[in-house]
Amino acid sequence: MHDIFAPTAPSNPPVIEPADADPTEAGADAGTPRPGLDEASWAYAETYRRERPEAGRARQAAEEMGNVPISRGVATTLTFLARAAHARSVVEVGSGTGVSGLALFAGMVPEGVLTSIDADSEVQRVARAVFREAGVPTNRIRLIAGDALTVMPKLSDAAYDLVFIDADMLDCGEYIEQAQRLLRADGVLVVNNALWHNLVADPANEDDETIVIREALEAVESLDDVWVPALLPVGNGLLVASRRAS
Ligand SMILES: C[S@@+](CC[C@H](N)C(=O)[O-])C[C@H]1O[C@@H](n2cnc3c(N)ncnc32)[C@H](O)[C@@H]1O
Repeated sequence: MHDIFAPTAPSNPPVIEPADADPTEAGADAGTPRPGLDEASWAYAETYRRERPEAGRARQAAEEMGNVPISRGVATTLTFLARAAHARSVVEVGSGTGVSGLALFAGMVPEGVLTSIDADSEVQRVARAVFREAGVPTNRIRLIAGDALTVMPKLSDAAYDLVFIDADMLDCGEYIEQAQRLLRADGVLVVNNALWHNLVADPANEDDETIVIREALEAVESLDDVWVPALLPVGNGLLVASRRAS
């Protein structure tokens, strides 16, 4: 059956003026707001929701250990997505000190279980303490210390409602392939750092991470029968995608 929602190449793609274009220039509609947000709006959105004190302590520990946690805007978005997906089973790649884990627990159903993988058992020890301090029961926490590409293939097919990826971006293509297998129909993929310090959108940049992320974004966008994706300018860029039924 023809899928009327499947994206088709627009014959006349909309022309969007760059954010720094002068709206008073000839051709621009007088009185039409500029597309795009400025720094102040972006910062306002990032800090829109207050964080719990445990998250602040997890951030402090991350800083002391040289670990980079998700931004506040990403935390808010993760909680929202876990809530909207009624997430009961979640896989996280990159536990860190638990900032993202707290955000996921805040949105998951009360009995939901987080399986969180990190190659660094020291940061996971901090994450475990952070979750305990936040009152998360131990039977909701499954922390696995190890390399993600060794651990993920051992997890069950189509058993998870949400997969969050926040680890080595050079492997993000492989993580996304694993997520495709792990997610149930209508499950949600979330990839942090998807705009990688503004470098993904810079056509002149050809760093290894940038190229790998661009290829991963293109692969997800092109798999119409698998993903319904969106690229959100939150934090350092957040790729979100809903998994279609196979
Ligand atoms: C950006 S930090 C995660 C921060 C965490 N999500 C948070 O918000 O608190 C990335 C983490 O990925 C872990 N990592 C990097 N490469 C990995 C791999 N191949 N397998 C598992 N973990 C990995 C690092 O040890 C690090 O703790």
